[in-house]
Amino acid sequence: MIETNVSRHHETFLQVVQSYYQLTKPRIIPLLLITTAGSMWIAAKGEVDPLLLLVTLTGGTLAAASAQTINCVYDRDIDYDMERTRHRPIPSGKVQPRDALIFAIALATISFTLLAVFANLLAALLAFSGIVFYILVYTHWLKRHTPQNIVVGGAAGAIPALVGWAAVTGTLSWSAWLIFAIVFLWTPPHFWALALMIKDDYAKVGIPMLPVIEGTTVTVKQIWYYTLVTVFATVLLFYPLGASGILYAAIAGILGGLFIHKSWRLLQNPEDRAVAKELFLFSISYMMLLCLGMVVDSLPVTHNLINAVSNHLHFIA
Ligand code: HEM
Ligand SMILES: CC(C)=CCC/C(C)=C/CC/C(C)=C/COP(=O)(O)OP(=O)(O)O
Repeated sequence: MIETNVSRHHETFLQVVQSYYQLTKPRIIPLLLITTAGSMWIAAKGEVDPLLLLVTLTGGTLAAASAQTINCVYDRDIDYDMERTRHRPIPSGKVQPRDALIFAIALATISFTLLAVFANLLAALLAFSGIVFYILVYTHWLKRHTPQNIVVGGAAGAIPALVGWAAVTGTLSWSAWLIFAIVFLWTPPHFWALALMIKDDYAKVGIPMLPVIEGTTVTVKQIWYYTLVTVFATVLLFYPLGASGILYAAIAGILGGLFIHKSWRLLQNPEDRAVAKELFLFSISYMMLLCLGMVVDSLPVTHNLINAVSNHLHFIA
């Protein structure tokens, strides 16, 4: 009897933990961390202090989790009405909005303290401003009012790249802002490809996402332009900034070619949801591999290898 009670209690506790975990929209966070890592490795010229890496990624995770949790509180009305989001912890009644808010404030406080004490104040302030921007500017001000919502809102998702750079150098540079710009410009193709697939859901709850307001043709054109500008921006990190080397340039070139190809296919087949889905899924791999490319390119071992190969080629020539 006692055993049954204990196991039931245990199960409930696990369910509570799981609900709070889900409030943080955890599936998005790893990619935010990969952009932070890409930025850190370039800033540190390939030699990142492991402790600083741990602190920055933990602080970034907690900040993003806090932002997403407050977003879940704010958007609980529309989340209840949309198929995709109905099962989130607040609309399904598993977590009370007040408790979620307390949880989010705790996450933000720990994030700020961790970054301020073990990284630096700039990194802490940037992460905090990411939360404020995502909630006030995106969730409150833009999301329900303009089809340009995610263009401006994308700046919040690009802030982790600045956090990474600031954590390493204590300041921001052109390269930091360029990585910020790459994530910022990538966000519209990433999100609008998905929005094309689920526009009926957004229309139902009156969220003015671009495909709902302007239609499919305008959206695929916009996706196309943003894709071209994103790929162009990725090249600038190699030339003229010189923050990344030839390996990164090759990776950015190949990934960029694929991104442009998939975006072109959508431009030719605006109504084909399977093509939109393919672009959405690819956008995630694209950003992941691009940032991993930044990391690998920056490593001293890569430089040594490339130098050895180029010396060898000179020798043969
Ligand atoms: C305003 C900007 C953005 C909007 C509106 C947006 C929106 C979305 C939405 C609605 C989903 C589907 C999630 C679901 O099915 O529950 C999604 C998926 C995803 N987003 Fe974004 N996103 C944005 C920016 C970003 C950024 C900056 C990143 C990371 C760098 C990111 C990474 C991801 C990932 C990794 C997924 C896939 C999650 C999964 O596997 O289910 N997103 N995004
Ligand atoms: C440094 C720091 C704290 C940065 C925060 C960045 C952050 C939380 C970016 C997330 C962007 C994102 C996935 C938005 C989802 O939009 P949505 O809320 O409209 O999606 P939904 O329709 O699934 O609710």
